[in-house]
Amino acid sequence: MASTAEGWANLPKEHNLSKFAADLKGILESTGHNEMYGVELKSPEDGQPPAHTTLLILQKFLRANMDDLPKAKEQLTAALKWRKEYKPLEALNETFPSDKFGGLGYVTTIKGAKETRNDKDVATFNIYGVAAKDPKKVFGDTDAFVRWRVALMELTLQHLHLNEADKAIPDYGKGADPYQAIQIHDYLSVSFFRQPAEIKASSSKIISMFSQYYPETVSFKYFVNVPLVMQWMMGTMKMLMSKDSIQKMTWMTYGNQLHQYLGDGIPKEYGGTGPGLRESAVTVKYDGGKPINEEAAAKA
Ligand code: HEM
Repeated sequence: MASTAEGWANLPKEHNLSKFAADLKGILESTGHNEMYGVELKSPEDGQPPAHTTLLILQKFLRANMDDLPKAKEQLTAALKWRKEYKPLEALNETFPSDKFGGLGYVTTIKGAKETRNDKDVATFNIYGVAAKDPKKVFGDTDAFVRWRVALMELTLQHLHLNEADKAIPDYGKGADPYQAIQIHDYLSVSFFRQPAEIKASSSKIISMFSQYYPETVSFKYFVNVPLVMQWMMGTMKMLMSKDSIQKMTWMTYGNQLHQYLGDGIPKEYGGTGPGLRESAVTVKYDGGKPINEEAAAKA
């Protein structure tokens, strides 16, 4: 299915995306919430074509459910209810403690990613290796970690400019859906043989929440600095993930292998020639305290 404004201009009425848009009114009324990733969902006026920005969001829910309309509607309803209650956008204005989450995540833009075939991509780096020394501190309070992770995700989505999708097809863009981000997990300095309980709890919570509430928002996922002795974890993680998601995952033993996938503009520690994340990327708001592992954060 084309995801361009042009491609959607003549969307047939019997297409599932048109039907989804036509049913949106009821969904918005029943949930009492009409915002998704900062985009105002609008049900089409009589006879008018649905807004491109709305279709873009609906398409994500349809795709995640393999074009099964009733399931897509159910998922959208649940996601809207969650947003109404959890208020994820507000997390962007909250201040997070540096000594717990400082240096743990960044959002940036990269050029030349091989797999997306886009000119530009938004990329989120999760430097989870930073937390390996003291996983209890970072992951011990699952709710606090989830709030921080949601803030980073909302920041990522803001950088995709979903709201402006109707104005022009941006230069992010030849792939099937340019409105997705790349995700990188950096596990530098991780060396344990068993997965601590708090990491397990937080990671499975995020995996399940994000597949429910943020469908089709991430394109490719890269796991770097995964020591050989830790690669067994991929097996346990795969059990929590969809087949489609697994197909878009790549993992590697060394950080400097990443430039083979994401181009030379990425930081040196990933094999590129670009500036470090601390200088070039953005992140959520912190209280200015000492980061959890200053040494590791400084390398980023
Ligand atoms: C210190 C060790 C680790 C920590 C703290 C950690 C943390 C996390 C967290 C919090 C998530 C939730 C998803 C997210 O935040 O985006 C996650 C997901 C995941 N992790 Fe790890 N992890 C660790 C080690 C590993 C290792 C060694 C592997 C194996 C390569 C691995 C593979 C994965 C996979 C495949 C996912 C699912 C990603 C997704 O669906 O988005 N993790 N991890």
